[in-house]
This record gives sequence, structure tokens and C-alpha cells, in this order.
Amino acid sequence: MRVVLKLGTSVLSAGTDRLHRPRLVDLLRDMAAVREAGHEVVLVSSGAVLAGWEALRFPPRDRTLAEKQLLAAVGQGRLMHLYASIADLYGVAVAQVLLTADDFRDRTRYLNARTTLGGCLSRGVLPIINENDAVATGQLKVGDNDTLSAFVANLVEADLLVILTDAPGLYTADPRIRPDATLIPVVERVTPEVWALAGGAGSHRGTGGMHTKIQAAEIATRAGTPVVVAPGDAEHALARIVVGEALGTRFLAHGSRLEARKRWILAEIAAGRITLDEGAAQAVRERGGSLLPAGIRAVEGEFKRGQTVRLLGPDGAEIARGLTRYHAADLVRIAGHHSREIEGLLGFTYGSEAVHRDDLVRL
Ligand SMILES: Nc1ncnc2c1ncn2[C@@H]1O[C@H](COP(=O)(O)OP(=O)(O)O)[C@@H](O)[C@H]1O
Ligand SMILES: N[C@@H](CCC(=O)OP(=O)(O)O)C(=O)O
Repeated sequence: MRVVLKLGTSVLSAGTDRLHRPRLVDLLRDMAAVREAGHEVVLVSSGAVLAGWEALRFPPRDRTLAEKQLLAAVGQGRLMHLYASIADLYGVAVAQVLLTADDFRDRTRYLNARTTLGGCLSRGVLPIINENDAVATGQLKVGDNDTLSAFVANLVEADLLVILTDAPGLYTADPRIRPDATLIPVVERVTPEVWALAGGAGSHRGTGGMHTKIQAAEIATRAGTPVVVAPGDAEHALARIVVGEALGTRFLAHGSRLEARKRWILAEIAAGRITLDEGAAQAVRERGGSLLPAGIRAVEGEFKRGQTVRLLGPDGAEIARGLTRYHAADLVRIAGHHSREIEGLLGFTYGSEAVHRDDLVRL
């Protein structure tokens, strides 16, 4: 199995205010054991900001972006140093791979990252991924490592995504606020009811809480990768989950694994939205057809040809995602028109389809 493991700050700190070395030793020992059993592991690790905060001797908490970037820049190297020295005890070499949103938006960068990660795995190196916090802000950022881990699971076509955190799994409500909440062992589909369960980050150091874990589960399971959200303090959590033990919450994958190109379309961050009329929505949803300009009601966002857009039905629900063949401004001009009018309206044509069915993933 190829497994992506995501470790949140909450797990790496084990409830303290610094990186918890014994916890890191346990986690790496577990990863080494899983690798020895023949599996491949890709690690997505948070902890840079915390490591930076520790290195600068706990300066007063300042939540500005500039401060977080500074702490991440200080901490990332220290985090990697810790990982490298502990992994060394188990004879494992590590590689640092810092990614950000553009690495998923741009097909060339995406393929480059995939080649590097594939190379690491074939050489037996443990890749350790984090967001490139020091340089990425706003639109350029994925924003949280749960979502990043789902994008990475798509990128490497993982068989399983394991997200370890400081909660025992997904509860019927935030267990810190509602002590009567109970664990949900299996989620078949991420429905609006599941979304409603999620509260914010549990500690002042975590990003996103259960919300971003559900988002990650949605992204990965749609592309065919099951996701387990489990407690990072359970002994040998990773090894137990990999052999199929029911620990935490398991989100089941939807149907079969998607081919790599379609995974990329899903992994990409959508740059805009196109609302379809009923006929076009039906053609896309039921017949797997292409989207023609004639069926477009509205275009939102500033996107370029080749970027990912969300396709919404007339009721506003997302029905598919795909790569647009036209820039947003051009789509606005040809929306509602027959394809044979495209050249007359724009002075050029990239073909009859706004989004070709080969570039579409139905949700
Ligand atoms: N329905 C829920 N079930 C479980 N945990 C929840 C839920 N809603 C919110 N949480 C909170 O999410 C926290 C985990 O997220 P976060 O603090 O961002 O950790 P990490 O650093 O691992 O990403 C838990 O400590 C918990 O308090
Ligand atoms: N990239 C940041 C972590 C961002 C993040 O999502 O944190 P967490 O919710 O603890 O997984 C860091 O290394 O500190």
C-alpha cells in the first residue's frame, strides 16, 4: 500500500508547547515498521511554526501572517533536522518537499512534484512535505495541511490517507465543548450533515480543526482514496490502521480509483464557477457530455484557459469540475450562443466545447 500520513501540530506537540521528541521517536519507529512491512509512506508534517516559536524562545503570540511566516522560516529547518536525525536511527533517509497551491494548479509543476515524490519512493527515501509557508500567502497557499495532505494523496495516487490528530476521530460534536459526543466509526459519504458536525481548531496552535479534515476526506475519497482520521497518541496508530484495524473514523472511498489526470483536475484549486442551464446540467450529469457555450448561464471568477472551474447546476449545487478551454472573459461573451458563433464573436476559436468531456470529472 502507498500511504500518505498527515501529522498535525497537535500530534507533534503531544499537548505541550513544543515539539515533543519522544512522540516523534514513536511516530518514526511506527513509520519505519510500516515501511519494513512493504508499504510506502509519504509524510505531510506540520510543526514548522511551532518549531520556530520554540527556537525563538516563545515570543508573545502574534497572529499576523508576517510573524507566522517568520516562525515557519525559522522552524522548518529545525523540524527537518529533528526528523532527519531520528529517522537516521531507523536507517531511513528523508527528503524535504515544500509545496504550495501553484504546484497543484500548474500541470508542469504538478508533474515535477510527482516525479520527485515518485523518485523518493523508488529509492526508499521518506519524503516529508509541508506547505512553503515562508513564501506563500493568500491565494498562493493551500492554507492548511489537512487539505494539502489530500492533494498529496491525489498526487501520489495513494491507497490510503491517514490523518493523525489530537481527537480520537470525528465525533457527533466537538468533544471539547460537548462531553456527551460520541465517535463516528465510519462515514460513507461526506454529506451536509457530516459537515455540520465540525467545529474549529481544538488548540490555539492547530489550523482548521475537524472542518479541514472533513474537507480533506471529501477531496481524497472522491478521487478513490479512503481516509482515516485517528488519534495520534494511540500506540502504533499508523501500523494498526494500515493492517485494517478500526481506529478513529474511516471515510470510505467513492467507487473506483480515478485515473491520474482526473485526480489532477480534482486536486487543483478551482479558479472560477460556471452555472449551467437545466439542459446542459442534464447532459453533463446524466450523459457524461461536454459543456457547450449554449448551456452556460453565468460565469464567475477570473480564470484562464486550462484552469479548473466548478460547474454548477441551475440550483447552484456543484455537479462537476473540469478544465475550461476558454478564458473567463471569452466565456462571458460566448455564453448562451451556439458553438458555430464562437469565431464570429471572438475572432478565433479553441473548439466547440467550453469544457470538453475528457476534461470533466462528475461529482
Ligand atoms: N466533530 C468533531 N469531532 C472531533 N473533533 C472536533 C470536532 N469538531 C472540532 N473538533 C476539534 O478539532 C481538533 C483537531 O484539529 P486541530 O486542532 O486543527 O488539530 P491538528 O493540529 O491535528 O490539525 C480537535 O482537538 C477537536 O477539539
Ligand atoms: N504549515 C504549518 C502548519 C499548518 C497546519 O495546517 O497545521 P495543523 O492544523 O497543525 O496541521 C506549519 O508547519 O506550522
